[in-house]
Amino acid sequence: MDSRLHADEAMGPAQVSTGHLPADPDVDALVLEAWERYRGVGDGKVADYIPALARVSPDLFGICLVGVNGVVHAAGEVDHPFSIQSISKPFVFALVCQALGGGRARESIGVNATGLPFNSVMAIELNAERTMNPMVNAGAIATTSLAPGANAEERWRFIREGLSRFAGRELAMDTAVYESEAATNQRNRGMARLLQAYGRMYSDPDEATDVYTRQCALNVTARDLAVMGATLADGGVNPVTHERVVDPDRCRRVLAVMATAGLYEQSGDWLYETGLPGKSGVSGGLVTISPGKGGVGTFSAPLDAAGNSVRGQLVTRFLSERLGLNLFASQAA
Ligand SMILES: NC(=O)CC[C@H](N)C(=O)O
Repeated sequence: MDSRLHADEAMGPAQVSTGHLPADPDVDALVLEAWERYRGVGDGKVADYIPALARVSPDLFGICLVGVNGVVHAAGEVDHPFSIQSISKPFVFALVCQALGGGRARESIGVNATGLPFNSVMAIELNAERTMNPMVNAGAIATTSLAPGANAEERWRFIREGLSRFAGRELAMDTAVYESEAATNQRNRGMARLLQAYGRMYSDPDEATDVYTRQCALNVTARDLAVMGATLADGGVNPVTHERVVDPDRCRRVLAVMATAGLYEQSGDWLYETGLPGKSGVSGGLVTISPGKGGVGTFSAPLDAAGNSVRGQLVTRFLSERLGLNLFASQAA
């Protein structure tokens, strides 16, 4: 983790907010201040284990905040497309919970943190329940295997259309990223087979891994992530299209698993710093949800050792602090 995340850096007055976000011009100015403050940070490394990801510029940096009122605040490259990667996980989990019921999803996948890296095989071997959480690869591939549909194409359509409803626009797959990951995802395929051996895979493991690889290659922007996050913040209604995507109860459950494991083995540090559920992806995206208030989407490709965007974490912590978003802050303070 970047040491700055632990530093006692002066960020201006921390606030405790009791209602909605402050007035719009203030938030616009704050988002711009956040972008300027962290654009020069050069720490972190662009992911290269999926070869196509290594080609992304480390300089691209976008921040977008969307309130549950649908108002957009943006700074930097918020319309630059990148593959969603692991940020698909909470949204697919939400869709699967909606389709199957949260109880069945919890029994079939689990909701405890593994405390181990996102692609850990040991997390499967060490735990009697095998999959523990939909925010890491094993649980996420199992989640994808539960998507309704008679075959892989139907399951893929369910996921692509569902994620598109969260974003409020039709999302398309980046074929180069898909092909690059499909050619190098032996580890994920191995984990899916291992889960099958333990009875924790719910459709053909190779097909489920392929649909999961496609879902990870869907292109989004920081703006899309903010809208998707705001939909979870808004109890499942997309605040831009006003379409209900999932029920409020699903949102609560999804936000709980994001809080336990959204930033993998560093989820405790993240929650300690921001007090908010978030989800990162190896392409450099990060989505954070302030329930009842809005969603923050950031994009900056350089990652820390756990695979979380360095600038994304810094800037989101700053916004959480300055907007008084921490869920654990006493409203009476
Ligand atoms: N952390 C991530 O974003 C990982 C997603 C990537 N598609 C993988 O399965 O390895």
